[in-house]
Amino acid sequence: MLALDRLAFRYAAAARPALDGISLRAQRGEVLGLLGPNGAGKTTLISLLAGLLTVQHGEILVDGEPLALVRKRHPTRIAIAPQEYAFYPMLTVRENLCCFAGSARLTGARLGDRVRAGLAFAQLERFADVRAERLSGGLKRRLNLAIALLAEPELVLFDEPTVGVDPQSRAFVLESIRSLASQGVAVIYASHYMEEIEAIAERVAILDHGRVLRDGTLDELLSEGAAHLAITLESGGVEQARALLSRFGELLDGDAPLRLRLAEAQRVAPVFAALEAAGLRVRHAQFGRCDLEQLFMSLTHRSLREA
Ligand SMILES: Nc1ncnc2c1ncn2[C@@H]1O[C@H](COP(=O)(O)OP(=O)(O)OP(=O)(O)O)[C@@H](O)[C@H]1O
Repeated sequence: MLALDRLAFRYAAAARPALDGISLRAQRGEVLGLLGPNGAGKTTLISLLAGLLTVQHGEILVDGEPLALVRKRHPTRIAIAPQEYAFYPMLTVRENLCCFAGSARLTGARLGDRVRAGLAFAQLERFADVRAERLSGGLKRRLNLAIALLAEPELVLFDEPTVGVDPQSRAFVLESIRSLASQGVAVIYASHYMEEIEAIAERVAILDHGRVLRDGTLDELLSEGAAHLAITLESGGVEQARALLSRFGELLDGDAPLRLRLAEAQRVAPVFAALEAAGLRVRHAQFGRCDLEQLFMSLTHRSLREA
């Protein structure tokens, strides 16, 4: 449905581009997760898709047509649930929904239907007559979500929608977004929480410094790092162990534990045999499929949280 080709963007007076040649695809019925640390370019990308920034280089196509044209013809086909709260604090939940439904050109019975559907979808019925400023962080997020969905968009953009949300509302927001995709909507979900991306995205693009480091299905990305071994030694011998381990794959940064990405088809048993033969005793070892955090670390040598 959505195709981004060689998208680049530089803010005025910025030393380097915020986006630097992004090419990606998003499909209906699928959640595309944009995973990257702060400053990776997620908000810039979402803002370009939402029409809040103007494309400088490259192109964005929706079903083969330029995004600007699609937005002009059908302004409500693409919706955004932004990072910040996007409603009027002094208005009640229902008044906010009616107001935004009106600005999405909904009228009459359809407006009423969509406001009711929004309240139900976000489970906000009980709070319909509460002023938005009095809602908890989680309920405010749900209102953001309900507003974004009023005009039944085909593509919904989420930018860190769970920041400042309690765990229960977080689970609710994630579940709601997944259910949107299963109804056939295309979803783009930007976050620096790899747990969320792993929980809801079918496809993932890992972003850093305005570039896509990897993209693919979640399974493809996770299996990429399948052979990941972390070893803590009993005592000493770290330099000797580093030299030995590097024969079996790529050693990542850090000594405790020593982390090794095994070379393709390299089995793990010979690694332990070699350590034992060298008299190096292992206190703790962890081996298995890596998560997105480990994949990010192996690509950038930084942690998603610290980056
Ligand atoms: N208005 C702006 N003017 C200049 N530079 C900006 C502006 N907004 C963002 N940037 C820079 O562009 C780069 C990408 O920022 P962006 O906000 O898109 O990243 P992000 O992945 O969404 O991170 P965050 O979650 O912190 O918003 C960063 O280097 C940031 O400092």
